[in-house]
Amino acid sequence: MAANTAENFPELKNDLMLRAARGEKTERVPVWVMRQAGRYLEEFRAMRAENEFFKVCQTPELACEVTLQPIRRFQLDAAIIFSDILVVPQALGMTVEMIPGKGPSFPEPLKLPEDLSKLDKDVDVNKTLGYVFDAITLTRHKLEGKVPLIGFSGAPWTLMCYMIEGGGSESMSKPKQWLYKYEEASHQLLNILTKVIIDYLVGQVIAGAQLLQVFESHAGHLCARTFNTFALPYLSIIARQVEEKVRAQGKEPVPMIIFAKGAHYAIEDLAQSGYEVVGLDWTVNPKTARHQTQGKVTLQGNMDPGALYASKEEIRTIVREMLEQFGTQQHIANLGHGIYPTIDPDHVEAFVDAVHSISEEINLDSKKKN
Ligand SMILES: Cc1c2[nH]c(c1CCC(=O)O)Cc1[nH]c(c(CCC(=O)O)c1C)Cc1[nH]c(c(CCC(=O)O)c1C)Cc1[nH]c(c(C)c1CCC(=O)O)C2
Repeated sequence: MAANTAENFPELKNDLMLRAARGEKTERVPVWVMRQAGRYLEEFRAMRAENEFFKVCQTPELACEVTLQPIRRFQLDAAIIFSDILVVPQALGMTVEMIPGKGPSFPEPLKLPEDLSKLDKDVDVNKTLGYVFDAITLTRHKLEGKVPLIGFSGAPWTLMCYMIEGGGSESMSKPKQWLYKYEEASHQLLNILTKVIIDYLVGQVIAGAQLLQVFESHAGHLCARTFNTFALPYLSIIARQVEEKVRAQGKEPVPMIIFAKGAHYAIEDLAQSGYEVVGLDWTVNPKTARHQTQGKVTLQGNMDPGALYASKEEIRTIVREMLEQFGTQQHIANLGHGIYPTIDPDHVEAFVDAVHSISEEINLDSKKKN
Protein backbone atom coordinates (compact mmCIF):
# COMPACT_ATOMS: atom_id res chain seq x y z
CA MET A 1 0.00 0.00 0.00
CA ALA A 2 1.30 3.45 -0.85
CA ALA A 3 3.06 5.07 2.10
CA ASN A 4 1.36 8.39 1.44
CA THR A 5 -2.23 7.38 2.18
CA ALA A 6 -3.71 7.35 5.65
CA GLU A 7 -5.27 3.93 5.30
CA ASN A 8 -4.33 0.28 5.58
CA PHE A 9 -1.78 1.00 8.28
CA PRO A 10 0.15 -2.03 9.56
CA GLU A 11 -1.50 -3.75 12.53
CA LEU A 12 -0.36 -2.46 15.94
CA LYS A 13 1.76 -5.04 17.76
CA ASN A 14 2.34 -3.18 21.05
CA ASP A 15 -0.78 -1.51 22.46
CA LEU A 16 0.51 -1.03 26.05
CA MET A 17 0.48 2.78 25.73
CA LEU A 18 -3.09 2.82 24.43
CA ARG A 19 -4.31 0.45 27.14
CA ALA A 20 -2.57 2.40 29.89
CA ALA A 21 -3.95 5.68 28.54
CA ARG A 22 -7.49 4.27 28.58
CA GLY A 23 -7.05 3.01 32.15
CA GLU A 24 -7.05 -0.65 31.12
CA LYS A 25 -4.89 -3.27 32.76
CA THR A 26 -1.26 -3.57 31.62
CA GLU A 27 1.21 -6.37 32.36
CA ARG A 28 4.04 -3.84 32.46
CA VAL A 29 4.30 -0.06 32.54
CA PRO A 30 4.73 1.53 29.09
CA VAL A 31 7.50 4.09 28.70
CA TRP A 32 8.54 6.83 26.30
CA VAL A 33 10.74 9.89 26.74
CA MET A 34 9.94 13.53 26.04
CA ARG A 35 12.40 14.72 23.33
CA GLN A 36 13.41 11.10 22.68
CA ALA A 37 14.47 12.20 19.20
CA GLY A 38 17.12 14.81 19.84
CA ARG A 39 20.66 15.99 20.22
CA TYR A 40 21.76 13.31 22.73
CA LEU A 41 21.73 10.89 19.73
CA GLU A 42 24.69 11.13 17.36
CA GLU A 43 22.54 10.12 14.39
CA PHE A 44 20.28 13.11 15.16
CA ARG A 45 23.27 15.46 15.35
CA ALA A 46 24.49 14.12 12.01
CA MET A 47 21.09 14.82 10.46
CA ARG A 48 21.04 18.33 11.93
CA ALA A 49 24.57 19.06 10.70
CA GLU A 50 23.19 18.69 7.18
CA ASN A 51 19.73 20.21 7.64
CA GLU A 52 18.28 23.30 9.30
CA PHE A 53 15.87 22.53 12.18
CA PHE A 54 12.60 23.53 10.48
CA LYS A 55 13.70 21.88 7.25
CA VAL A 56 13.74 18.57 9.14
CA CYS A 57 10.23 19.34 10.43
CA GLN A 58 8.99 20.29 6.94
CA THR A 59 10.42 17.32 5.05
CA PRO A 60 8.30 14.22 5.81
CA GLU A 61 11.11 11.75 4.96
CA LEU A 62 13.54 13.54 7.33
CA ALA A 63 10.97 13.99 10.13
CA CYS A 64 10.06 10.30 9.79
CA GLU A 65 13.71 9.21 9.89
CA VAL A 66 14.39 11.24 13.06
CA THR A 67 11.20 9.93 14.69
CA LEU A 68 12.39 6.36 14.10
CA GLN A 69 15.96 6.88 15.42
CA PRO A 70 15.17 6.28 19.12
CA ILE A 71 12.74 3.46 18.24
CA ARG A 72 15.58 1.56 16.55
CA ARG A 73 17.80 1.92 19.62
CA PHE A 74 15.47 1.40 22.59
CA GLN A 75 12.46 -0.76 23.55
CA LEU A 76 10.24 2.32 23.77
CA ASP A 77 6.46 1.82 23.83
CA ALA A 78 5.62 4.85 21.67
CA ALA A 79 7.08 7.08 18.97
CA ILE A 80 6.39 10.84 18.91
CA ILE A 81 6.33 12.58 15.58
CA PHE A 82 9.34 14.85 15.10
CA SER A 83 8.18 18.45 14.82
CA ASP A 84 7.97 21.48 17.10
CA ILE A 85 5.22 23.36 18.90
CA LEU A 86 6.28 26.55 17.07
CA VAL A 87 5.03 25.35 13.68
CA VAL A 88 1.61 26.69 14.75
CA PRO A 89 2.78 30.34 15.10
CA GLN A 90 4.45 29.84 11.70
CA ALA A 91 1.11 28.68 10.26
CA LEU A 92 -0.45 31.88 11.65
CA GLY A 93 2.04 33.85 9.56
CA MET A 94 4.85 34.54 12.04
CA THR A 95 8.54 34.01 11.32
CA VAL A 96 10.35 31.69 13.75
CA GLU A 97 14.06 30.89 13.59
CA MET A 98 15.86 28.19 15.56
CA ILE A 99 19.18 29.65 16.62
CA PRO A 100 21.83 27.05 17.60
CA GLY A 101 22.78 27.39 21.27
CA LYS A 102 19.97 29.88 21.91
CA GLY A 103 16.71 28.26 20.88
CA PRO A 104 13.70 29.71 19.09
CA SER A 105 13.58 33.37 18.13
CA PHE A 106 10.78 35.49 16.64
CA PRO A 107 12.22 38.53 14.80
CA GLU A 108 8.82 40.26 14.98
CA PRO A 109 6.97 39.22 18.13
CA LEU A 110 3.48 40.56 18.93
CA LYS A 111 3.88 43.76 20.97
CA LEU A 112 0.45 45.38 21.21
CA PRO A 113 -3.17 44.21 20.77
CA GLU A 114 -3.32 45.80 17.30
CA ASP A 115 -0.58 43.38 16.19
CA LEU A 116 -3.20 40.60 16.27
CA SER A 117 -4.46 41.94 12.94
CA LYS A 118 -1.20 40.67 11.36
CA LEU A 119 -2.11 37.04 12.08
CA ASP A 120 -3.82 34.86 9.46
CA LYS A 121 -7.03 34.03 11.29
CA ASP A 122 -8.48 31.58 8.81
CA VAL A 123 -5.65 29.12 8.65
CA ASP A 124 -6.22 26.10 6.43
CA VAL A 125 -4.15 23.54 8.32
CA ASN A 126 -4.06 21.20 5.34
CA LYS A 127 -2.22 23.89 3.39
CA THR A 128 0.02 25.31 6.11
CA LEU A 129 0.71 22.20 8.21
CA GLY A 130 0.03 19.45 5.68
CA TYR A 131 3.72 18.53 5.86
CA VAL A 132 3.20 17.36 9.46
CA PHE A 133 0.20 15.25 8.40
CA ASP A 134 2.31 13.73 5.59
CA ALA A 135 5.13 12.98 8.05
CA ILE A 136 2.64 11.27 10.39
CA THR A 137 1.14 9.13 7.64
CA LEU A 138 4.56 8.11 6.33
CA THR A 139 5.81 7.33 9.84
CA ARG A 140 2.73 5.19 10.65
CA HIS A 141 3.62 3.00 7.66
CA LYS A 142 7.36 2.95 8.41
CA LEU A 143 6.78 2.01 12.07
CA GLU A 144 5.29 -1.26 10.79
CA GLY A 145 2.98 -1.39 13.82
CA LYS A 146 5.89 -1.73 16.24
CA VAL A 147 4.56 0.98 18.60
CA PRO A 148 1.84 3.64 18.42
CA LEU A 149 2.60 7.14 17.12
CA ILE A 150 1.95 10.22 19.28
CA GLY A 151 0.98 13.53 17.64
CA PHE A 152 1.23 16.80 19.56
CA SER A 153 0.65 20.53 19.73
CA GLY A 154 1.62 23.36 22.01
CA ALA A 155 -1.24 24.67 24.17
CA PRO A 156 -2.64 28.18 23.62
CA TRP A 157 -1.00 29.91 26.62
CA THR A 158 2.41 28.37 25.89
CA LEU A 159 2.28 29.44 22.24
CA MET A 160 1.07 32.92 23.28
CA CYS A 161 4.18 33.13 25.49
CA TYR A 162 6.55 32.58 22.56
CA MET A 163 4.58 34.80 20.18
CA ILE A 164 4.77 37.78 22.56
CA GLU A 165 8.06 37.17 24.35
CA GLY A 166 9.76 36.33 21.05
CA GLY A 167 11.69 33.38 22.50
CA GLY A 168 12.50 31.61 25.74
CA SER A 169 12.59 33.64 28.95
CA GLU A 170 13.07 33.27 32.71
CA SER A 171 9.98 35.31 33.56
CA MET A 172 7.74 35.51 30.46
CA SER A 173 7.05 39.06 31.66
CA LYS A 174 5.80 40.32 28.29
CA PRO A 175 2.97 37.78 27.82
CA LYS A 176 2.17 38.14 31.52
CA GLN A 177 1.76 41.90 31.00
CA TRP A 178 -0.82 41.11 28.33
CA LEU A 179 -2.85 39.03 30.81
CA TYR A 180 -3.12 41.95 33.23
CA LYS A 181 -3.12 44.93 30.82
CA TYR A 182 -4.85 43.57 27.74
CA GLU A 183 -7.20 40.93 29.04
CA GLU A 184 -9.56 41.08 26.07
CA ALA A 185 -6.79 40.91 23.49
CA SER A 186 -5.26 38.00 25.43
CA HIS A 187 -8.52 36.08 25.11
CA GLN A 188 -8.72 37.00 21.42
CA LEU A 189 -5.26 35.57 20.84
CA LEU A 190 -5.99 32.46 22.91
CA ASN A 191 -9.17 31.90 20.87
CA ILE A 192 -7.30 32.26 17.57
CA LEU A 193 -4.77 29.71 18.79
CA THR A 194 -7.40 27.32 20.16
CA LYS A 195 -9.20 27.20 16.81
CA VAL A 196 -6.08 26.34 14.81
CA ILE A 197 -4.80 23.88 17.43
CA ILE A 198 -8.11 21.96 17.26
CA ASP A 199 -7.95 21.72 13.46
CA TYR A 200 -4.27 20.79 13.67
CA LEU A 201 -4.83 17.97 16.19
CA VAL A 202 -7.85 16.61 14.30
CA GLY A 203 -5.75 16.61 11.12
CA GLN A 204 -3.04 14.65 12.93
CA VAL A 205 -5.54 11.96 13.97
CA ILE A 206 -6.93 11.75 10.45
CA ALA A 207 -3.34 11.38 9.20
CA GLY A 208 -2.71 8.49 11.60
CA ALA A 209 -1.70 9.78 15.07
CA GLN A 210 -2.80 7.23 17.70
CA LEU A 211 -2.46 9.45 20.78
CA LEU A 212 -2.14 13.21 21.20
CA GLN A 213 -0.13 15.20 23.72
CA VAL A 214 -0.80 18.88 24.40
CA PHE A 215 2.25 20.72 25.79
CA GLU A 216 1.41 23.52 28.25
CA SER A 217 5.11 23.96 28.95
CA HIS A 218 4.77 27.42 30.49
CA ALA A 219 1.96 26.71 32.98
CA GLY A 220 4.57 27.31 35.69
CA HIS A 221 4.55 31.03 34.86
CA LEU A 222 0.88 31.24 35.85
CA CYS A 223 -0.83 31.04 39.23
CA ALA A 224 -4.01 29.08 39.99
CA ARG A 225 -6.10 32.18 39.23
CA THR A 226 -4.55 33.04 35.85
CA PHE A 227 -4.37 29.35 34.90
CA ASN A 228 -8.10 29.01 35.52
CA THR A 229 -8.81 32.09 33.38
CA PHE A 230 -6.28 31.88 30.55
CA ALA A 231 -5.25 28.23 30.24
CA LEU A 232 -7.68 25.64 31.62
CA PRO A 233 -10.83 26.74 29.70
CA TYR A 234 -8.95 26.53 26.39
CA LEU A 235 -7.40 23.17 27.28
CA SER A 236 -10.89 21.78 28.00
CA ILE A 237 -12.31 23.14 24.75
CA ILE A 238 -9.45 21.50 22.85
CA ALA A 239 -10.05 18.07 24.45
CA ARG A 240 -13.80 18.22 23.85
CA GLN A 241 -13.77 19.58 20.32
CA VAL A 242 -10.97 17.36 19.05
CA GLU A 243 -12.97 14.34 20.19
CA GLU A 244 -16.19 15.66 18.60
CA LYS A 245 -14.56 16.64 15.32
CA VAL A 246 -12.67 13.37 14.95
CA ARG A 247 -15.97 11.50 15.47
CA ALA A 248 -17.73 13.79 12.98
CA GLN A 249 -15.14 12.71 10.38
CA GLY A 250 -16.07 9.08 11.01
CA LYS A 251 -12.91 8.21 12.96
CA GLU A 252 -12.47 6.86 16.49
CA PRO A 253 -11.14 9.49 18.94
CA VAL A 254 -7.68 8.82 20.38
CA PRO A 255 -6.49 9.19 23.99
CA MET A 256 -5.23 12.67 24.86
CA ILE A 257 -2.42 13.61 27.25
CA ILE A 258 -2.13 17.02 28.89
CA PHE A 259 1.37 17.95 30.10
CA ALA A 260 1.16 21.24 31.99
CA LYS A 261 4.66 21.80 33.34
CA GLY A 262 4.70 23.56 36.69
CA ALA A 263 0.90 23.30 37.16
CA HIS A 264 1.07 21.43 40.48
CA TYR A 265 -1.70 23.79 41.66
CA ALA A 266 -4.06 22.52 38.94
CA ILE A 267 -3.73 18.73 39.07
CA GLU A 268 -7.25 18.15 40.42
CA ASP A 269 -8.75 20.39 37.72
CA LEU A 270 -6.65 18.84 34.98
CA ALA A 271 -7.96 15.39 35.96
CA GLN A 272 -11.45 16.64 35.04
CA SER A 273 -10.60 18.62 31.93
CA GLY A 274 -11.38 15.93 29.34
CA TYR A 275 -7.91 14.38 28.95
CA GLU A 276 -7.34 10.66 29.59
CA VAL A 277 -3.78 11.24 30.81
CA VAL A 278 -2.22 13.94 32.99
CA GLY A 279 1.55 14.34 32.62
CA LEU A 280 3.52 15.37 35.70
CA ASP A 281 6.82 17.21 35.93
CA TRP A 282 9.48 15.93 38.31
CA THR A 283 8.58 18.34 41.11
CA VAL A 284 5.26 16.58 41.76
CA ASN A 285 5.03 13.81 44.35
CA PRO A 286 3.37 10.82 42.57
CA LYS A 287 1.50 9.77 45.70
CA THR A 288 0.04 13.24 46.16
CA ALA A 289 -1.01 13.30 42.49
CA ARG A 290 -2.68 9.86 42.86
CA HIS A 291 -4.58 11.15 45.87
CA GLN A 292 -5.62 14.32 43.99
CA THR A 293 -6.77 12.48 40.87
CA GLN A 294 -8.50 9.49 42.52
CA GLY A 295 -8.10 7.09 39.59
CA LYS A 296 -9.96 9.44 37.19
CA VAL A 297 -6.99 9.62 34.84
CA THR A 298 -3.78 7.80 33.96
CA LEU A 299 -0.68 9.62 35.19
CA GLN A 300 2.44 10.11 33.07
CA GLY A 301 5.93 10.87 34.30
CA ASN A 302 7.95 11.91 36.13
CA MET A 303 11.58 11.00 36.76
CA ASP A 304 13.90 13.99 37.09
CA PRO A 305 15.58 14.30 33.65
CA GLY A 306 18.81 14.89 35.57
CA ALA A 307 18.59 11.40 37.10
CA LEU A 308 19.82 10.03 33.76
CA TYR A 309 23.25 11.36 34.81
CA ALA A 310 23.27 8.80 37.66
CA SER A 311 24.94 5.40 37.28
CA LYS A 312 22.86 2.64 35.65
CA GLU A 313 22.48 0.91 39.04
CA GLU A 314 21.28 4.14 40.63
CA ILE A 315 18.83 4.67 37.72
CA ARG A 316 17.29 1.25 38.52
CA THR A 317 16.89 2.25 42.18
CA ILE A 318 15.27 5.56 41.23
CA VAL A 319 12.93 3.85 38.73
CA ARG A 320 11.92 1.27 41.37
CA GLU A 321 11.04 4.05 43.82
CA MET A 322 9.07 5.88 41.13
CA LEU A 323 7.10 2.75 40.15
CA GLU A 324 6.34 1.94 43.79
CA GLN A 325 5.01 5.46 44.28
CA PHE A 326 2.82 5.49 41.16
CA GLY A 327 1.82 1.83 41.30
CA THR A 328 2.01 -0.16 38.07
CA GLN A 329 -1.48 0.51 36.68
CA GLN A 330 -2.79 3.71 35.07
CA HIS A 331 0.81 4.79 34.69
CA ILE A 332 2.92 5.75 31.66
CA ALA A 333 6.55 6.17 32.64
CA ASN A 334 8.44 9.17 31.27
CA LEU A 335 10.80 11.88 32.43
CA GLY A 336 9.34 14.95 34.12
CA HIS A 337 10.46 17.07 31.11
CA GLY A 338 12.58 16.71 27.98
CA ILE A 339 15.86 14.83 27.98
CA TYR A 340 19.05 16.94 28.11
CA PRO A 341 21.36 16.90 25.07
CA THR A 342 24.32 15.76 27.23
CA ILE A 343 22.75 12.47 28.38
CA ASP A 344 24.50 9.19 27.51
CA PRO A 345 22.12 7.10 25.34
CA ASP A 346 23.15 3.98 27.30
CA HIS A 347 21.52 5.54 30.35
CA VAL A 348 18.28 6.03 28.40
CA GLU A 349 18.40 2.33 27.62
CA ALA A 350 18.94 1.59 31.33
CA PHE A 351 15.88 3.74 32.18
CA VAL A 352 13.62 2.10 29.59
CA ASP A 353 14.72 -1.43 30.50
CA ALA A 354 14.35 -0.73 34.24
CA VAL A 355 10.76 0.44 33.79
CA HIS A 356 9.91 -2.73 31.89
CA SER A 357 11.65 -5.30 34.05
CA ILE A 358 10.84 -3.77 37.44
CA SER A 359 7.16 -3.10 36.66
CA GLU A 360 6.77 -6.65 35.35
CA GLU A 361 8.40 -8.00 38.51
CA ILE A 362 6.12 -5.93 40.78
CA ASN A 363 3.06 -7.14 38.84
CA LEU A 364 4.10 -10.80 39.09
CA ASP A 365 4.77 -10.44 42.84
CA SER A 366 1.34 -8.95 43.46
CA LYS A 367 -0.28 -11.74 41.39
CA LYS A 368 1.46 -14.37 43.54
CA LYS A 369 0.24 -12.69 46.72
CA ASN A 370 -3.39 -12.69 45.54
C1 LIG B 1 8.58 24.49 24.57
C2 LIG B 1 8.68 23.51 23.42
C3 LIG B 1 9.30 23.75 22.17
N1 LIG B 1 9.17 22.61 21.42
C4 LIG B 1 8.49 21.66 22.13
C5 LIG B 1 8.14 22.23 23.37
C6 LIG B 1 7.30 21.55 24.42
C7 LIG B 1 8.12 20.62 25.24
C8 LIG B 1 8.97 21.33 26.24
O1 LIG B 1 8.42 21.95 27.15
O2 LIG B 1 10.19 21.25 26.08
C9 LIG B 1 8.07 20.32 21.71
C10 LIG B 1 9.01 19.52 20.92
N2 LIG B 1 10.16 19.90 20.29
C11 LIG B 1 10.72 18.84 19.65
C12 LIG B 1 9.85 17.73 19.80
C13 LIG B 1 10.07 16.45 19.03
C14 LIG B 1 9.55 15.21 19.47
C15 LIG B 1 10.28 14.57 20.62
O3 LIG B 1 11.20 13.76 20.37
O4 LIG B 1 9.87 14.81 21.77
C16 LIG B 1 8.80 18.13 20.63
C17 LIG B 1 7.63 17.33 21.18
C18 LIG B 1 11.96 18.83 18.89
C19 LIG B 1 13.00 19.83 19.20
N3 LIG B 1 12.81 21.17 19.38
C20 LIG B 1 14.02 21.78 19.57
C21 LIG B 1 15.05 20.80 19.51
C22 LIG B 1 16.55 21.06 19.63
C23 LIG B 1 17.01 22.00 18.61
C24 LIG B 1 17.97 21.49 17.58
O5 LIG B 1 17.88 20.36 17.07
O6 LIG B 1 18.81 22.30 17.22
C25 LIG B 1 14.41 19.57 19.28
C26 LIG B 1 15.05 18.23 19.09
C27 LIG B 1 14.22 23.25 19.73
C28 LIG B 1 13.29 23.96 20.62
N4 LIG B 1 11.94 24.01 20.48
C29 LIG B 1 11.42 24.75 21.51
C30 LIG B 1 12.48 25.22 22.31
C31 LIG B 1 12.33 26.08 23.54
C32 LIG B 1 13.65 24.75 21.73
C33 LIG B 1 15.04 25.05 22.16
C34 LIG B 1 15.40 24.34 23.39
C35 LIG B 1 16.54 23.42 23.18
O7 LIG B 1 17.48 23.82 22.49
O8 LIG B 1 16.47 22.30 23.73
C36 LIG B 1 9.98 24.99 21.72
